[in-house]
Amino acid sequence: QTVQNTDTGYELWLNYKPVQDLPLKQSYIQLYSQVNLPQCKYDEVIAEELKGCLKATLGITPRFISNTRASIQMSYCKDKSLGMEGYLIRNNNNKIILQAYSDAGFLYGTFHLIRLIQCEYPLDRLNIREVPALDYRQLNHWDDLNGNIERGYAGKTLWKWDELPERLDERYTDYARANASIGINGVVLNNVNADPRILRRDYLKKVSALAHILRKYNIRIYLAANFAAPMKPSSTPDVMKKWGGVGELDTANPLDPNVQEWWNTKVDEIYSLIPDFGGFLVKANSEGMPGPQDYHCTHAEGANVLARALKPHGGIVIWRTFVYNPQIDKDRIKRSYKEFLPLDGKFDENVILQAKNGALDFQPIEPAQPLFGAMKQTSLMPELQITQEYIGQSTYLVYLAPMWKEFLNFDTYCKGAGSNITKIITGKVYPTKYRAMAGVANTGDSNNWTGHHFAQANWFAFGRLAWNPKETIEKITSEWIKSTWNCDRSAERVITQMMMPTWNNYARSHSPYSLGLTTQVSCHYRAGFDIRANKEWKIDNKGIGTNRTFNGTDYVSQYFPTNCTHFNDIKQCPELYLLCFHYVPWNHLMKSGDTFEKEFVESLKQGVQQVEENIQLWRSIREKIDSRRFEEVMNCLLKEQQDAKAFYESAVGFFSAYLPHK
Ligand SMILES: CO[C@H]1[C@H](O)[C@@H](O)[C@H](O)O[C@@H]1C(=O)O
Repeated sequence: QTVQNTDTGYELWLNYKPVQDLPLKQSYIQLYSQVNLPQCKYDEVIAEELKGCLKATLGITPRFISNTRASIQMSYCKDKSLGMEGYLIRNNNNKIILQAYSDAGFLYGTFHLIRLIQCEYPLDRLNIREVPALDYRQLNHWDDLNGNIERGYAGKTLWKWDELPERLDERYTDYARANASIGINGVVLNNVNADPRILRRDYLKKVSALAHILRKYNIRIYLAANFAAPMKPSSTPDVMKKWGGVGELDTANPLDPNVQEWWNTKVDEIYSLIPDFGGFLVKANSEGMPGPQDYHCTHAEGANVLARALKPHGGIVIWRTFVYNPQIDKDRIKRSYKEFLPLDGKFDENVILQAKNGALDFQPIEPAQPLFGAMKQTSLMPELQITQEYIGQSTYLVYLAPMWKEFLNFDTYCKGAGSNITKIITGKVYPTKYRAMAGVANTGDSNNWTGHHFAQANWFAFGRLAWNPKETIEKITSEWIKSTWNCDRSAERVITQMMMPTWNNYARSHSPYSLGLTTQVSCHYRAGFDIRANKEWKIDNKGIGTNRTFNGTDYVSQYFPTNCTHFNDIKQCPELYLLCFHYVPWNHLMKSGDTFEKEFVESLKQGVQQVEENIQLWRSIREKIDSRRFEEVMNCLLKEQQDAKAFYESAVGFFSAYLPHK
């Protein structure tokens, strides 16, 4: 029989449904029926969330009482090491004790209490201690003021600029709830290709209205700032042109006192409207955006002007390292490291640099950006991409958690073996003032938020990994599935089986062995081998790939010795990264004993095989999933199948001209 639709598709993982297991349900009812709330900043939203959850999952309305008889006791404790956001949960003689040192700990602890029910965990031996490993856990929205989302595949922006600040869409609160439930505590509202108008007073008032909602959930707002903002508005309103600002000056030169004054005044104005404003995110001198180099100044000189304006208010500057310039570096992958490493130590203390996980550009697979581990005196935070720009957008089911783990576990060897990215960003290798991570959001106004139901898992996993980069994928995945699909264990196993291999298979079929840039130039979706060949990588009848070794572009030398030696040697280079570092002869012998050609050809097939398997698997649990979501996912899978086939055919058509054995 088909499971009836009872939801709107809007709930995400906060999809509260009746607990099925009756003995467990009884135990939950006993333990969750009376709550002793602390008097804290978040007690209203905590009570609201608990009421909604407990009504739907257990059919009860909890009583909020302020004495020690309550079955859930929330109270402050003196354990300073819990910090601003950590919490403890214990079962003490059949009472649940939630303790925190600071207010936000209760908020996150409450979502944990809720997750225990959603995932049907037993409560008899609770002994939980959670402290986030990173303090700044942020979403970056590439949302334009006209409602479009750059590289967004889930509809238009969630921010209704035309209606703000008067009308507040109910989704703002749900967005905040979802983020709080996975630990996100900062959001950049607008695109890094920043329209300067976001800094105009009328927009700041709209931003302030959003901040009012988000702060109820411990989320701070940040804005992407256009470096040319202090300049006069231009007659050609092109955000990429340095002469279009919202100020009154003729320059944005960071050394000009008027420019510095402009930023100081603007920042004061922002804080008068948004007292807990987080700071600016800046894309400068990158892909046409204005920046300090327009005035022969360095990134540090530019960033520091903004940092000094923010400093008295406790705000920060997040400065992106995503720069490339084929005129200076023919191999664009090298630029970021060359431009930023010499500036290590030159940034003010409230500046964080933000680097994409890889040095090229959010490819399906890339070795880690070599700046990680190399920057020793500047906080460096990873920018991951939740939106699947090069990874099948909102059509393909690709679960990115395994890719992010690969990155987080990447050993830089900066201080010997074991200096992986997780240790670096959590300050375990060098002391770092800011421990932070950002993800480019995949949300939009589509009914299910992310375009594909399964893309919600990437948003969820990003938040959970930003909270704890060491959390196991198994746990994150299982908890997402249970709280999203409300399904039984056997369906959970099937869904896990669907999700887990998707990234690997996508990468193997769409960007085999880290070939990179294989899609068409503007859509980043359909196959573009013919356009990219012998521009982005080399191919001929003898082999394929980019020689980035000592006798090639020498990109390998940006890595610490052990990696450098390994990557430089075709025999030692991890096969996963082979084509990123080497021009590989088709007849090169792989670890398997097969030729590279044979493996490569096999690899290309993995995309179609994956989706065909997923269609079967999804069909097998039709009875376990509500019919609307079942159909919606099935439609995506069928579209994915079509597109994966087209991609494959295009690949085969292209490569057959070069492969020795056709
Ligand atoms: C926001 O612009 C994006 C651009 O759309 C994207 O194609 C490229 O990957 O990266 C840019 C960036 O990260 O700045």
